[in-house]
Amino acid sequence: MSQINTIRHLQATQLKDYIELTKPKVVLLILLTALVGMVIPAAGLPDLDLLILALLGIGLLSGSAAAINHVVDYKIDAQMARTYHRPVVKGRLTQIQALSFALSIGLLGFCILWFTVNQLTAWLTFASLVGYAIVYTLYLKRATPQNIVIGGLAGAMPPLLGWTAVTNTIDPNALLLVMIIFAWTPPHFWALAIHRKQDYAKAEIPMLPVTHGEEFTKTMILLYTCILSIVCIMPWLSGQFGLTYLLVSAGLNFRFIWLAVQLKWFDTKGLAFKTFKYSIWHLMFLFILMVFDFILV
Ligand code: HEM
Ligand SMILES: CC(C)=CCC/C(C)=C/CC/C(C)=C/COP(=O)(O)OP(=O)(O)O
Repeated sequence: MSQINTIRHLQATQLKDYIELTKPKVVLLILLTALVGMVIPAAGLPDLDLLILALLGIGLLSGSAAAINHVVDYKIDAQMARTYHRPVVKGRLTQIQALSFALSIGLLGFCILWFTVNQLTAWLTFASLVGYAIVYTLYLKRATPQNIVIGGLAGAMPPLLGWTAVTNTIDPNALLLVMIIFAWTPPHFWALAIHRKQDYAKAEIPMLPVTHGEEFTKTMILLYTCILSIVCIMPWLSGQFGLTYLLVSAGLNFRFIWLAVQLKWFDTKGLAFKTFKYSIWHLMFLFILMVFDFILV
């Protein structure tokens, strides 16, 4: 009996480790932005089968990209306090296990999109996987402090992926939503990078606070929060969303800018981490707001 319990316990921990490989909270937010990208062109809930299959495909390929990142980065992860306990670093999963898992769910996700959604969405999602798991993780992350600005494009794609899943075309309105996440990524990440500067310095990863110092990074955070605010106005100018969106998104952006101003000129202990946490709520509320505004208009 106790042996059965031990086996069950081992299986449960392995399952937990496989789930951890997929960076589930990040993927959930990615799926929310993809869902919004589906709801807008469908002018409501799209066909439920299509919705489930598209989200499943995009989720599996995103999880696969995250798992590849765990394998490629395990030596870097081992050196950082935030990541040293990850399953591949600790050997709870071997590199082969993690890579096989990544390839299996990636292939499954691609097939789901290819056969049940459309080929455009399958290719674009695959390109996002390559952008994050290969271009960013394998190359940019180690090469330049602009790593997350360029690499951020992959993580910004999901609203477009949702949109193409419904329409099978690349629409300029969808590209505006991509631009929002693209402008959001630098302040999202650099706030965390300031908080974890020692980690990145120790692992010799050229993140902006390490290469150019905290002050310059704070200036860049402020600059990008301002750019983000301007980009957020564009879907209102194009007529995609109404006044509710404009006013509430301005409030969300104002708070982001205010945190960036405080970080730059009135920094206090823990403020960088607070700004990072806020970035996540900001993006979540912003995309939920888009749906509310759409229902209201
Ligand atoms: C190149 C682009 C990006 C970089 C470099 C980046 C970096 C990071 C890092 C280092 C973390 C910390 C994870 C941890 O606490 O262990 C994080 C957390 C998070 N990121 Fe990003 N991120 C990017 C894009 C995105 C995108 C596109 C989304 C969603 C649309 C996103 C959503 C999140 C969420 C929800 C968390 C919190 C995860 C948790 O608490 O477990 N990120 N990000
Ligand atoms: C198909 C598709 C849309 C793919 C892209 C999806 C994806 C998983 C984006 C994640 C962005 C992210 C968490 C980057 C951090 O990587 P990091 O290596 O800098 O962070 P770490 O140190 O926490 O591993």
